[in-house]
Amino acid sequence: MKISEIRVTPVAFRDPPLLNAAGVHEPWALRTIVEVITDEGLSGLGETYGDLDHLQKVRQCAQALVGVDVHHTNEIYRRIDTLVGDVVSDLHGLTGVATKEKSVDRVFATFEVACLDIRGKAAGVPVVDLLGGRVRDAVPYSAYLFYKWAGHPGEPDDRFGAALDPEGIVEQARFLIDRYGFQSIKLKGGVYEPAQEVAAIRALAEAFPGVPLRLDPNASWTVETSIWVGKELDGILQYLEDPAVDIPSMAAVAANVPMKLATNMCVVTPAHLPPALEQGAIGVLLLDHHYWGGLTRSAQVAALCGTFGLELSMHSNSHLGISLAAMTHLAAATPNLTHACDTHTPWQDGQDVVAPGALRFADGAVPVPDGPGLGVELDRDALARMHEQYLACGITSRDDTGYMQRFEPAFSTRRPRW
Ligand SMILES: O=C([O-])C(=O)C[C@H](O)[C@@H](O)C(=O)[O-]
Ligand SMILES: [Mg+2]
Repeated sequence: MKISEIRVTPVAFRDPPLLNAAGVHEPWALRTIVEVITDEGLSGLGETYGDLDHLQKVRQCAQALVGVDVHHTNEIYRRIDTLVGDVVSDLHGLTGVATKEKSVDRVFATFEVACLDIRGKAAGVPVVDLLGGRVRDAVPYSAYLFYKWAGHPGEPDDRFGAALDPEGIVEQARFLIDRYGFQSIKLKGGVYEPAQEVAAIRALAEAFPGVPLRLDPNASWTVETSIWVGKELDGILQYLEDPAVDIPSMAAVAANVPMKLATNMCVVTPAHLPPALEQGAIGVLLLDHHYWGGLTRSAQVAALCGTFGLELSMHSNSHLGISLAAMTHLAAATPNLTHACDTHTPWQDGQDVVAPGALRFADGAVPVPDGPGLGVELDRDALARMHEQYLACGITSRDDTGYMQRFEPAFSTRRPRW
C-alpha cells in the first residue's frame, strides 16, 4: 500500500474570544487537514496545526512521502527528520519549548494518523484495534472552561456569553455540563490575579460537589505563588497543571503542595522525561499525539509513564473532528490514561470538516467510533468552505498576544507574571 498522493488543505473556523496567559483567541482558529491516498485507492485523514511555518513543513514533507508504504512509518519518520531542519515554535508558547525533535514529531504525527486510518480501513478494523484494542468503550473528556469576553470586539455577543469572574465561570460550567454531560472540569487560568482564580475554583467546588477540578495557569506563577495556590486548594484540586515555568521550578512546587502537578509545558518531548522524573517535577503527563509523534509513539510514552508511576491525561488545542477521533482512539487503547481528557470541541460549536454522526458526546464521553480506521469521513463541502475561510480570514499563524495587544497595548506575556 504505497502512498500515491497527499493533499494538504489549511482551514479556518470561528473561535470565541477565550482568554489565556498568552492573550486571547483570535476570531479564527487554523488547522491543516491532510489526506493520504494510496495506490490501491484507500485514503486516510490527519489533522494538525495551521500555523504557516508548520504548514510549509507539512507541505514539503508530503511531497517527499510519495512512494512510501503506509506500514513503513520508520521510513516516513526518517524522511521527515531529514527535511525538518530547524525548530518550529508556537507564537503563543502554550505548549512549552520548541526542540528539533518536537518539530519533527509534530509534522510526523499527522501522517502517522492518516496511515493508521488507511491501515484500519484496509484491515476492516478501527484504529483502536491497531493500538492494542479498547480498554474502554467511551473516552471521558472534561469541561474546558475559559475566562472569556462576551464576544469579539466590534461583533455581537456569542452564544457562550462573558465569563470574567467566578460567577461567570460557574455559569459557563453549567452551560457546558448541561449540554455535554461532562464529569470533570478544567479551568484555564493565568488570566487574573491568582486569588480570583482560587475563588473561581472554590465556587466550582461548591456548585459541583465531588466533580474533579483542575486549574492550568500556563506557567504564570512564581514558585512561591504556586505553593500558595496549591495550599489554598488542598483537597479541592484533582491536579494543578503547569503552575511554574520549568522542570526545576515545578519540582520546587511539587515538593511543597499536597496535590500532583501536571504538565503539557515542561515535559513535551522524550528528552524531558528523565530530568522531570529525577527531580520529581510532575505526577501527571498530558499526552498530545499532535506533538508526541502520533498515536503509536504516544502509546509508547504512556507505557513508559506507567513504568515510572506517572499518571496520564490529555492536552488539547482548538481542533476539529479528525483530531477528536484520533484522540479518542488513542485514549480508548491506553489503560493508564485514567483522567478525563481535555478537548476544545464545545468551543467549535458544531463547525467541522467531518460528516456528522460518527462523533458524539454521551455523559461527557465520546464513544469510540465503530467504523474502520478513524471512523470519520471528510465532508468535502465543509472542507472547501473552511478553506475559503482560511484564504479570506487574513490570519496565517495563531497570535493570541498580538490580538490582545490591539485592545490592551500594555499586555505582556512575562512569565512568571504573578
Ligand atoms: O496548556 C494547555 O492546556 C493549553 O495550552 C491548551 C490551549 O492552548 C489553550 O490554552 C488555549 O487554546 O488557549
Ligand atoms: Mg496545560
